Amino acid sequence: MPTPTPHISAAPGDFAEAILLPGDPLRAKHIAEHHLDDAREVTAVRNVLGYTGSYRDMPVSVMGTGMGIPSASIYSSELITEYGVKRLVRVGSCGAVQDHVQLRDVILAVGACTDSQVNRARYGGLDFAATADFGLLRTAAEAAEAAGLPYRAGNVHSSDLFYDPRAATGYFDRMNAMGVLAVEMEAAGIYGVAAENGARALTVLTVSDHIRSGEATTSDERQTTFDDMVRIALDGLVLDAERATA
Ligand SMILES: O=P(O)(O)O[C@H]1O[C@H](CO)[C@@H](O)[C@H]1O
Ligand SMILES: O=c1cc[nH]c(=O)[nH]1
Repeated sequence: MPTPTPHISAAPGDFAEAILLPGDPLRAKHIAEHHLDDAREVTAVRNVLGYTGSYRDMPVSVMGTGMGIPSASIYSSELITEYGVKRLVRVGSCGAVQDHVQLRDVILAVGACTDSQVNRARYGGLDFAATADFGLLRTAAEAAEAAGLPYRAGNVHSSDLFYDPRAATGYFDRMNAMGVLAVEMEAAGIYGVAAENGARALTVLTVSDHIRSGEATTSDERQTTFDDMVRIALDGLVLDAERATA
């Protein structure tokens, strides 16, 4: 497929090999403006904004994925196969499904369960274990510890439905019983796309609301806590790059 693609208007070379992927394109803009140096817009097809700049001298991009596995899969596939992106870190929001997980907690998604069929489609109808790249996971954890930012690490669930009628029949109770920390809508798809194309991926999440208690953060609170998640993601990518060249 030539570049630009049907969904990305950037020229070849416009993206760095490392990228942050929030669902919300305006979060991509916020990250570009507040966390990156010399960020420039490289794509805006459908208002799904993408930027490239640098962080601590490491070239890095940031782009929205939209909501849900189908949308995130289109962008992550094209970024890897057509723009040479090799390291993808989703930075998203999620709903907690464990009582001990609290609003504003940061979660490193070691693995991502899902009700989506996309990874079975890739894996001959069998159950593919959608997992984070261990190197990215480890350096994100180390970056959080170095910055004194607490985090949790474990399974999340990537759901096809946000408004889910299965809530009434134990959908979230089952996640709770199986130790799943939180629910979101993209990680399992991005992990599958990365595996399929030989790239490396991680998902870092901030708890924006609590499925069991009904609590939710305010938009101001989300902004502050999301900045902690972004710092963990960016510092982890820098540490990972340093390891690769050591
Ligand atoms: O905050 P983002 O990254 O969009 O992530 C979460 O928020 C959206 C639902 O409100 C879904 O995309 C879900 O995964
Ligand atoms: O997908 C999501 C994201 C945040 N909160 C939820 O309940 N679900």
